[in-house]
Amino acid sequence: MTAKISFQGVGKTFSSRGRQLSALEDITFEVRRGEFLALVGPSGCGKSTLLDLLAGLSAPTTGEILVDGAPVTGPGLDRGVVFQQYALLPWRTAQANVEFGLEAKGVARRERADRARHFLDLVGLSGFGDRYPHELSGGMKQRVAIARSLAFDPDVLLMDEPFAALDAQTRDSLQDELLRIWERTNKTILFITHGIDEAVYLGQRVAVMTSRPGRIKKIIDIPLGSRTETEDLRSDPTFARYRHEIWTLLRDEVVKAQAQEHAADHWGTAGERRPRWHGLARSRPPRRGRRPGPAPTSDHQEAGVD
Ligand SMILES: Nc1ncnc2c1ncn2[C@@H]1O[C@H](COP(=O)(O)OP(=O)(O)OP(=O)(O)O)[C@@H](O)[C@H]1O
Repeated sequence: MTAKISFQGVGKTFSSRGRQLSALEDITFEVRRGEFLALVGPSGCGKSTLLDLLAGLSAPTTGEILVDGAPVTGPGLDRGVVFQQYALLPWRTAQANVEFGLEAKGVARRERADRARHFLDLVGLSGFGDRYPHELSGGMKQRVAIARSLAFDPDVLLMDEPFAALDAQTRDSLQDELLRIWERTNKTILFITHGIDEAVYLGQRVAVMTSRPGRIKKIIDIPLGSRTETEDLRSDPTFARYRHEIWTLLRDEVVKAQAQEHAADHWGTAGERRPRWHGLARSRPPRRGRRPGPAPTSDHQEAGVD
């Protein structure tokens, strides 16, 4: 497989409250054409920043990002983004939400409708096209958001914790759905997650980031074969071995991220945003699907990451 995406010495520095904050440093790695790459790292290490740069929503301070050998200079239809929050238009039905981007692209009405139906079908929502967002569950809304991104037919799908707000069962079924879509469409997918289990289950490779400034610590091959054809893969000892390897790589980084948080607390430099659940835990519960807990047990899929 050849490189679809190439990060070459990418760095990003923010100015915040008169201080310079280095969010990413010397990010150099490739995503292969048609690959599903999962990216994990401690909270605040720059995962979303990296995805924003690739989406063309902001520009790197140093280095460059290439897609198909051409530098990214802004957003493009070749890259579809799915965020944790579905961002559907509440006054439009599911079908009209999927059609929305196609309208802007100038696709004729009939083709728009056909394409929207096709992609709603692909994400398991046939028959729900006339529902408004408030009539849909969280999982269904996220399916609509995925259908909307797919309808553009981007080569690359960038996903920033798209299932983090969903309950465990819905998340599992959407993971399988996404894998089936990926197998069928051969898109290149970069998937950010806090869940080690999710990363191992979805990724052909898993990239592990360091604490801030984020760098790529290691990229691990996960040669587990087709997930959708293997029953109960998560119980497989090989699966557990990869999960443990990643957890071990992350453990030190999470400790460093916590130390950064405490330093920020102590010196009052909270302008550097805090690691999420640690910071929020004091004022409100962590977001659903995230929980602390560093023990490497069978249900520690989110341990060590955020
Ligand atoms: N626009 C901005 N201005 C200043 N600092 C920023 C900005 N965006 C991000 N940062 C800082 O850059 C660092 C990386 O943030 P980013 O959101 O990319 O991390 P993350 O790994 O995605 O975090 P999380 O896992 O909590 O979502 C953080 O310290 C954050 O506070």
